[in-house]
Amino acid sequence: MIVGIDVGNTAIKWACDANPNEVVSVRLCDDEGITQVIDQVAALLKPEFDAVELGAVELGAAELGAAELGAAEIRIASVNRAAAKVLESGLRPVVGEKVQVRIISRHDIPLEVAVDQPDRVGIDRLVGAFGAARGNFHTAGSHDSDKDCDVALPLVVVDAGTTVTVDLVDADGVYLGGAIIPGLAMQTSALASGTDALPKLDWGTQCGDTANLDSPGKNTSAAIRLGILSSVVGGIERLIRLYGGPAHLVVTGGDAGCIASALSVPCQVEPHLVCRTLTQLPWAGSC
Ligand SMILES: Nc1ncnc2c1ncn2[C@@H]1O[C@H](COP(=O)(O)OP(=O)(O)O)[C@@H](O)[C@H]1O
Ligand SMILES: CC(C)(COP(=O)(O)O)[C@@H](O)C(=O)NCCC(=O)O
Ligand SMILES: [K+]
Repeated sequence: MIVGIDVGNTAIKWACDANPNEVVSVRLCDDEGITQVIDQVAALLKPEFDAVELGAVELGAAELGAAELGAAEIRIASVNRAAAKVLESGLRPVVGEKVQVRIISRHDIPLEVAVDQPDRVGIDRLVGAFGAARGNFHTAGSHDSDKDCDVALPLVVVDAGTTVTVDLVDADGVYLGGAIIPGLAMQTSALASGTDALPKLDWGTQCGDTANLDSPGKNTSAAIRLGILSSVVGGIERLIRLYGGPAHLVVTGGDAGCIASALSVPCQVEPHLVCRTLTQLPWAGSC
């Protein structure tokens, strides 16, 4: 069994190869979130594993094939060093020596990276680009669901979370780099902390209805929502043009639904692509 863990700056997301579409997302408010993930993953890998309730997700030994538990591997892709350190040191003693715990680096991803400093690129960006380009996650309910989701190249991968990264994979499947935009929550926090009168928005509720981006905000919250969504979505659409109008757009990250509903271009929404790709990496060796 392979467990993929994506450690971001807002949340830890994890999935296992037996159920790559079932993702658990735990906010990184403090070490409590990390402890929660350690307990969940340890429960999954315990030899006497029967079934474990993970929030809304229940994984049963029958589904996971308890026999596979022996040769288990935990793959951690992190852009948050402090959280990854606590997670790794907490996992190792509880999962036993039979389970491999690996910190994934770009050398584990069979993806050509054509940027100035390949070792400096966030591993989430590289894993997401690799997963999107492989296109082996055709999740039903993509934003443009009637569009065949065979992945054409070049493609743009948008990962909307703490930040919103907008990256390009060229026609030959080479990662060319991209852009980094402050995420929805980060922009809201900046407005609230930098002013006396502006409230923080709860993006969980703000994106319920389709994003109305074509009329001026009639109140402060509407003006903030319009401004921030326009800055992110407008930036993404400008970057897509700048990148030469690629053949395909994949949107992932915790805010993918919100961003995808506001985009005026068709896209494939792939929730939590990074942790799911980690479970599917052809192999986790150095290349
Ligand atoms: N359970 C959750 N935990 C954290 N963020 C969530 C959750 N559910 C939805 N979100 C939304 O997803 C965003 C975080 O996205 P995510 O891709 O996890 O970020 P990162 O990879 O930067 O940590 C949050 O800003 C929030 O709007
Ligand atoms: C850009 C990021 C902060 C995105 O992280 P996230 O929003 O997923 O928490 C992360 O990919 C990162 O730390 N990158 C290192 C710098 C770079 O990618 O160039
Ligand atoms: K991310």
